[in-house]
Amino acid sequence: MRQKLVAGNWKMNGSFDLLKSLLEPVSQEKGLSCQLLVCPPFPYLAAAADLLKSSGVFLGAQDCAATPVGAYTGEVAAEMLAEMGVSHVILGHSERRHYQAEGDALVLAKVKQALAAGLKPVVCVGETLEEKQAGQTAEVVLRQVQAVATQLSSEQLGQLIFAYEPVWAIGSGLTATPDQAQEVHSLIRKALAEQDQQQAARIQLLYGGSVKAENAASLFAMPDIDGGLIGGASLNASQFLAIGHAAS
Ligand SMILES: O=C(CO)COP(=O)(O)O
Repeated sequence: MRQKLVAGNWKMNGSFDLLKSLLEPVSQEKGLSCQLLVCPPFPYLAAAADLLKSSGVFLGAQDCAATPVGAYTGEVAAEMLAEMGVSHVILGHSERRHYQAEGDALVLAKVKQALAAGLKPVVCVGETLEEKQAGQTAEVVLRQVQAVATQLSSEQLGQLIFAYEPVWAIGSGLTATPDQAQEVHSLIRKALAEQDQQQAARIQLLYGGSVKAENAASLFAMPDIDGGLIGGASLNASQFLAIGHAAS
């Protein structure tokens, strides 16, 4: 049985004030049966690790380097994140694929670094509006999934989490309907099962894109949707926790 996971991707938002006002109630919440994960920007990770200490809430980063430690100015190695108490790392988010021109090969290299450091990669996949309108959703999503999955051992595969985030639904207020999202999640799980049935049954598949307290329960009720990767609504403690309750 897969546990539900509600993950907050703060993107490039936050401050020490927000960190405190958000993580105090989140770390004290005792009534949730789902896993919680918060992914603030790099500068706040150390303080977040301190605030979340012994709370059971996981801490994630939003990216890591594709290479181990060394002469890579401005990069942050997966090993450094692990040493700070980070357990998860978001990789291949569509904003990085778009603004930083990250392609499948780079995402794979980062996934390998994350795995080597003992981090759980949250690999984001999803089609743009143009691709959706051209009927290419399945092709694009499965290409992005398989570019990573097929290059890993079965044991490594079992460490992954995938997040299906249709690009047209991110920050737009447009959410995929539960049926639309389930259809893509089911395609992803079937593709993973062709590679390794046991691991595919265990891998958490998150949905992301304008998830709010109001639409979360109907999305999370679908058989292959194991929680959400939340952007805007994760910046508000009561909304984030309400989404956690919808998953519990
Ligand atoms: O990109 C997202 C999470 O990674 C989704 O963002 P929103 O929830 O703001 O649409």
